[in-house]
Amino acid sequence: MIPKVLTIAGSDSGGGAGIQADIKTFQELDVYGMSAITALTAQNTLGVQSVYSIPIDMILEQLASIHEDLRPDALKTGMLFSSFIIEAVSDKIKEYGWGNLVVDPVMIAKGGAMLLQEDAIKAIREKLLPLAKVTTPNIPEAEVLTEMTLDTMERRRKAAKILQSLGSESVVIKGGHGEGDTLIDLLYDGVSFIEFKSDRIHTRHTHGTGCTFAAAIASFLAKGQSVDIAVKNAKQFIQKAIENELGIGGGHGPTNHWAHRKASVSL
Ligand SMILES: Nc1ncnc2c1ncn2[C@@H]1O[C@H](COP(=O)(O)OP(=O)(O)OP(=O)(O)O)[C@@H](O)[C@H]1O
Ligand SMILES: Cc1ncc(CO)c(N)n1
Repeated sequence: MIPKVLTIAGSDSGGGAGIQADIKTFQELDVYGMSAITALTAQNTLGVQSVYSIPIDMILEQLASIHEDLRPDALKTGMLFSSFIIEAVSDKIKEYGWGNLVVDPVMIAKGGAMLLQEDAIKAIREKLLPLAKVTTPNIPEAEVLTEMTLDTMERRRKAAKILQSLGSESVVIKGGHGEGDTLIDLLYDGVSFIEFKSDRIHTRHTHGTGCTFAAAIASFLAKGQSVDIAVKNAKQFIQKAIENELGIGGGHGPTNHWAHRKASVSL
């Protein structure tokens, strides 16, 4: 049977990030995509124009509808907006016994708009991370979660250990916001570190890279891959998607979700 994957995230009207990026990724990776929408954003490649949080009862009804009929083989969380939503969603993930959870702790959009209220950091640490199979912060998010400055690989390794000790089985600190021409995504599984390196692509079209990367990891986990292989394949998928940018919009444009079809490697 086809693996089923759920995204619990915000909608991006511009189609490059959030629910839209996740569903496109699921489709491209041959898994069945489902969604529970937590917030609506009026957004394009230039920025986020407004945010509207979905009433909590409606978020819970979406999760209940999925639970009653369609058990996910993996799921990911993206924009959860408030501590109230994080707590309610975490309780349901636990109650429903959903495994293979990828937590993308979305905080700020590329243009600087807040996608998470400041008092919600504690809820991510205490309620969501303990349920995660993989947590995928970018460098600024890992800095907020650990209250550390992460300007060296040594510090990032320390931060990954701290996040793992909060309960996430594995942690990937993504290197998109780092320096230099080689970009390193750092995976820690509680035992050892793996560095996934790639050439940094010099482009402004990186809107939704984090969402796409986490959605790809969830898709590969749903297919039964181990975390290290799922991260390796997700990294390859996002690299192709950035390399083959679409040139859409006047700001931070979206990535190309179907670029992997041109790749010689099969995922
Ligand atoms: N310029 C780039 N060239 C190559 N890979 C990149 C580039 N920028 C990001 N990536 C890759 O994309 C993935 C997401 O990384 P990033 O650190 O940008 O996440 P993010 O900030 O959460 O993204 P977003 O907020 O746009 O969704 C990682 O696997 C990272 O290595
Ligand atoms: C809805 C949404 N989720 C996540 C991000 C982060 O890329 C975004 N810009 N918008």
